[in-house]
Amino acid sequence: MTITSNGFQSGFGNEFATEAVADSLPQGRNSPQRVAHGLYAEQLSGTAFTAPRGANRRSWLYRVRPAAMHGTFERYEQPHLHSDFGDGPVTPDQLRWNPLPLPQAPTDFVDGLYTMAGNGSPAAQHGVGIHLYAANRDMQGRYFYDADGELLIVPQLGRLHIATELGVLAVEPQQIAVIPRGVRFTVSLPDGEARGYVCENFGALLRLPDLGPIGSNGLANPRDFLTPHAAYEDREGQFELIAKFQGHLWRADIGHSPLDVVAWHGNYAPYQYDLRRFNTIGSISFDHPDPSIFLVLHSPSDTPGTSNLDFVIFPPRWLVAQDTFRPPWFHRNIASEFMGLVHGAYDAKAEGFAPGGASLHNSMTGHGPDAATFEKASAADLARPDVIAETMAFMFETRAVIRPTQQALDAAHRQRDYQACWAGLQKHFAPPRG
Ligand SMILES: O=C(O)Cc1cc(O)ccc1O
Ligand SMILES: [Fe+2]
Repeated sequence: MTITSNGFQSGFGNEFATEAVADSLPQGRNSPQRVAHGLYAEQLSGTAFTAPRGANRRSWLYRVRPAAMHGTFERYEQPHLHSDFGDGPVTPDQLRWNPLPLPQAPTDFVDGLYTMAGNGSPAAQHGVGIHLYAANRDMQGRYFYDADGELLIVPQLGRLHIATELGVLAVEPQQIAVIPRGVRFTVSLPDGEARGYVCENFGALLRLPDLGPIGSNGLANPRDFLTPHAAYEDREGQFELIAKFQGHLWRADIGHSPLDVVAWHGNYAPYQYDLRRFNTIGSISFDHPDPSIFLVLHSPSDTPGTSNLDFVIFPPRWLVAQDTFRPPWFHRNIASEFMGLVHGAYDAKAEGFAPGGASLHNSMTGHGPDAATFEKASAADLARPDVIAETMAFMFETRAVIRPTQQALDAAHRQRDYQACWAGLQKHFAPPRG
């Protein structure tokens, strides 16, 4: 049984107000002596109480039972999901992986999470955990929350139905979902199987970037972010509550569904966004721009202009730049780059980077177009525009080095010959004689 959607409210970080039963929301106060219909009032804070108003996020939930009601937590062993990124040596090699194989045994979203890499820590409240998921079963009688970070979910295969305390999200590949830290949810798979990427953000909450000289519109427009209306289930039974807390999973018995929020108001809530709505901006003169022009959401760090996490996409677009090598250039960056491919092909890699695959280029590691892409783009007819169609790649870019996990390094699906994609680059240097 799943809760069905009550539709969406539009806008990014708005003060929303929604009730699934009429007259449930208190008027003029948050915590009346007795809440309507016998509900409990509960505040959920996503930022410090005293965070500046522009960054302050919290919601008030009116629910059948408070979140405090559950059994004692005990450790839950899910060996592939963790936040242990080590502090030993980390290879500066370019790394790439084939898609995470779909499971053979019945596996739900929580059990299907597989940690690829990360940096920082939940304890330090900065950095990210980067995971893939591959699942073939609905979460059954089981609810999950992540106290360590907000979850940016990027489906690559199959739809996700995500019933949360604050309402229902429904996403398909080329859409994303963001579940705030602490919000309880359960995932079912309308297509029977699903695979995708998850960035677990331990740092400041994701927000829309400033647009600077771009102006007041463009990139991801606020009205395209959708937050659900309240939807609840009043359900009793023997259920399980799974928590990710300080890098480990815990489980507790719970005798009712925690998705029992009948009404809520506030600005701390899950949302979804269709990446095909992104207003892509690029060069109409010369040169390939820095990828920051493709920024969808970012989590700032303590240093202005330097992100804890940038979520960047490479959507369909026209390439018209003149006297220009049009694909991404060869480069080394101070930032570290974990990439995934949701759909189609990526313009810097002619082959080998498959939908569902991943690559990691860490700080100052040289990378860029593979040999086949370089040859093709160097000979392209620039009198014609090129169209990059049917594609959706993305990047989780962080200021700190992204440390691959041992399981990712040892994985059978890692491409141990990835560096060969640059081996065919010819020496063309021919200085003038004389
Ligand atoms: O490495 C990559 O493919 C990502 C990337 C794309 C781009 O257009 C410019 C810089 C960059 O790091
Ligand atoms: Fe790059």
